[in-house]
Amino acid sequence: MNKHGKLLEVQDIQKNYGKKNNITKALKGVSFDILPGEFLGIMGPSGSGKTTLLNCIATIIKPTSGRVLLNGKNISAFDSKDLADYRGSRIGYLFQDFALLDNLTGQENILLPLSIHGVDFAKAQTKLNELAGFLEIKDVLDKFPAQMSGGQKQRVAAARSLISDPDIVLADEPTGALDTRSAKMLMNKLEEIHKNSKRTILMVSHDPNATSFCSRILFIQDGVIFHELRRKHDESQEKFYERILQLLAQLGGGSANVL
Ligand SMILES: Nc1ncnc2c1ncn2[C@@H]1O[C@H](COP(=O)(O)OP(=O)(O)OP(=O)(O)O)[C@@H](O)[C@H]1O
Repeated sequence: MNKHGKLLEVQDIQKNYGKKNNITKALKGVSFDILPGEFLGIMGPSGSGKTTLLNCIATIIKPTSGRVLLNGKNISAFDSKDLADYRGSRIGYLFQDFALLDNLTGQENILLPLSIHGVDFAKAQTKLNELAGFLEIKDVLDKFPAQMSGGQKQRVAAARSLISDPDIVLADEPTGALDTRSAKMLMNKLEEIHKNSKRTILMVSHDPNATSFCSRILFIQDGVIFHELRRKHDESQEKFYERILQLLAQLGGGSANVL
């Protein structure tokens, strides 16, 4: 954490895709901070820039301009060693389509980030057992992804994103490919991880059901953040969900117009 107490600082990020005559301005100057232990949601309609933003933070793509700081350090200025550490241990990534390797078992998929970056395996095994118990995936650790349900796959992917004890988990529409029941279970687990382990999570989603589990939500449209909603202390997920729907109705005469 830096001296201002911020874990992540996104400063005036712009991202253009394409060239001269065919430029898409996906992000038009996005700025926000994340405090340690926050569960921040970013909501916006399809094409609003959510994945682009997450990918800039994950260093999957480079912003056209602007900076991202983690613990006060500019991630764009990292050398290759710092960058490998950042990608391998400081951030965990949870994708909509799970991104599990088909020919590896659940356990092998979860431990993969560690085998790439080198770790103490006794410690890793303890952590694996803890996560598998908590995420209710013990019985699929020896199965391959094709033998798992969607919900199980995503909870295996969640374990993989947490195994290296990252400073922040980045989640891109993690419930997008799940049925309602599995989506709710995953979100309950993420909320518990946030509350009990004080884990910082940044999740993008267009789904109010998913973002109602967050502690704060930023709303993005056409590459610009235009609104913020904070969950009140002790406000239930159900109440927060109602407030999100009310806001969406005020903003656009119904969620269909905004999201
Ligand atoms: N590689 C690319 N090349 C050109 N344009 C792109 C590229 N990736 C995204 N875009 C464009 O940038 C804009 C933002 O896309 P982005 O994927 O970030 O939106 P999103 O909010 O995540 O959408 P969705 O919810 O549909 O995933 C869109 O207009 C999209 O068409």
